[in-house]
Amino acid sequence: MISKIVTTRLPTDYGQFDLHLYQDKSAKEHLALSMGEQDSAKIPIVRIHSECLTGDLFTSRRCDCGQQLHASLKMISESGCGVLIYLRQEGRGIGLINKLHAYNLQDEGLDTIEANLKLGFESDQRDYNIALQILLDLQIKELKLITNNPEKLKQFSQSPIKVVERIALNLKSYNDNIDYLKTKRDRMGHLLDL
Ligand SMILES: Nc1nc2c(ncn2[C@@H]2O[C@H](COP(=O)(O)OP(=O)(O)OP(=O)(O)O)[C@@H](O)[C@H]2O)c(=O)[nH]1
Ligand SMILES: [Zn+2]
Repeated sequence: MISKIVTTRLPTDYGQFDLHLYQDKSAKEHLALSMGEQDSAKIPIVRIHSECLTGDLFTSRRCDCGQQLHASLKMISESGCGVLIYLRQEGRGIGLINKLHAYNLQDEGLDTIEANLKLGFESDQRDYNIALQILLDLQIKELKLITNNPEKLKQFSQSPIKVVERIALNLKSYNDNIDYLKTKRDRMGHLLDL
């Protein structure tokens, strides 16, 4: 279960959002930035973004998270109707400390999945149920989802919320993240054109 704690106005470089803060049952804080009337005829664009401190804040080139975050906010703002859900599931749910240990293992030659397994975790420990609950709380029943991740689409197929369209995110790759992106495509089934 999640609880909505507070909603406030948030002007940003991408326009004005309503910022909603939710807490899950372990008091972890998750956020939703929404724009536009959710009861209008327009189908909202939704991004479910998982926290990546290194990518979202420090422009890390080990991954594509920061680029995805900004591209998604831009798309939502251009459409005028949508939500970015920011799930505090750093490092695919293993937390920041473990993600940084995983980076060191990757520098020794392991890929992102092997590094997670070596540390005793699953390849992806995220729970998208929280995002589904937030969308229901925001009265969203139909949406266009920004993702390349088939697992996210699968979660919706078992929920009352309908994904009417997938919006692909194909961003610039770098020498530093090309192997990471190839692992996502080849081992995690991500729908990526590289
Ligand atoms: N454990 C681990 N987590 C990582 C690594 N690189 C990025 N992450 C985390 O992965 C999450 C982002 O997931 P991705 O698999 O990149 O993308 P996605 O959200 O599943 O899929 P898209 O919707 O297509 O972006 C964030 O929580 C990052 O912190 C890594 O090497 N190891
Ligand atoms: Zn990242």
